[in-house]
Amino acid sequence: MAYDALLLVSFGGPEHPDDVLPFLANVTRGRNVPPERLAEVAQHYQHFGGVSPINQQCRELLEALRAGSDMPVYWGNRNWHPMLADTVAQMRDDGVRHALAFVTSAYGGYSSCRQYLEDIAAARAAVGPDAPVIEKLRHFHDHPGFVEPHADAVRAARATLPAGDVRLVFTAHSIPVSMASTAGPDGGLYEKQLNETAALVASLGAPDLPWDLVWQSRSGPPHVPWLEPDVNDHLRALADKGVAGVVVSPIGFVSDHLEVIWDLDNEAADTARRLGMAYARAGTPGTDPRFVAMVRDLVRECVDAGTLPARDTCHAGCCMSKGGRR
Ligand SMILES: CC1=C(CCC(=O)O)c2cc3nc(cc4[nH]c(cc5[nH]c(cc1n2)c(C)c5CCC(=O)O)c(CCC(=O)O)c4C)C(CCC(=O)O)=C3C
Ligand SMILES: [Fe+2]
Repeated sequence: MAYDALLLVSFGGPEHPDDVLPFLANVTRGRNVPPERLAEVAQHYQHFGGVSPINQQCRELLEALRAGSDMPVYWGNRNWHPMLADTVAQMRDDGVRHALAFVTSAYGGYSSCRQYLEDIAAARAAVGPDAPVIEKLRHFHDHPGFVEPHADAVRAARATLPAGDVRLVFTAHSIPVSMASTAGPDGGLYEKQLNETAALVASLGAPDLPWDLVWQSRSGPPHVPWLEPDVNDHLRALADKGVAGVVVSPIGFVSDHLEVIWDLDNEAADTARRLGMAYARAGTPGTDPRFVAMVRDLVRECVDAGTLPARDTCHAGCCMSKGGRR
């Protein structure tokens, strides 16, 4: 069956102060997130007037994808409107039979891959037997269309720092250690892919700088272990070693959404300021033409073959552990 549509799938975010709590309820339903953490994160959103930038970033990506596409391009989110189930219903009404899905997350793992697959399956189930078939495009962590914009952003951020002992610090969303250990068919895939991306971005963007991969935006109850070190602790350790400046590159993400602008531009920047360290945050791909062209390439590869390349199909049992429940 030929592919007849592209579906952009993202996390979703609130766009009004009244959206914040229901959005957070959707994100954390069935997950083990303490109420104190939720109240804190609600404040992060309210700090920006209850508006996450992520939906607008998706609209811009959607526009860019539509501009060069000969198939219809739809957009649905996991946690906030436009909700996936509504979009999949619209696709069915429009006669779509077999769509490809581009998910705004580059890596393997439960939160970054499997949960999107589950949400697509749930949306299809809600729509019923005539819902289109939807196949998710591959992880793109090592694709030049993702790596090169990150590398250019590292170069640009570094150029704003005074000369001196500078260090490159890559960040990604922390996840429970138990989730990390079951990522991919053999475990550890999330960290493995992030290390690959970090090495690629560093080699293109700042080959002379030492780099580290650390974690941000930890959630969950304090007694459950998550990937460490946290970026703020890492900055303190670097300052102790006499490092004068840092370039922080959030390779875990595709756009400057709320966890980037709050946890990095606000919290980590503040930590660096208090440590007397120069700080520059590198941008994310967003709607960089190379990133948009990458999505087109991934789609074309499947359209030409009439199928998803076999190596790109997720193993039925991989990334199943949701972690964080002990
Ligand atoms: C791996 C990963 C990515 C990267 C892959 C991807 O991009 O999908 C990601 C992205 C994002 N996470 C986001 C927001 C949130 N994540 C939360 C909670 C959690 N994230 C987790 C993991 C990840 N999250 C986990 C293991 C939890 C604990 C609960 C659970 O086990 O599921 C919570 C609840 C409050 C809190 O506890 O922080 C919020 C509000 C937004 C939107 C930002 C905006 O609005 O602009 C984005 C893009
Ligand atoms: Fe998250």
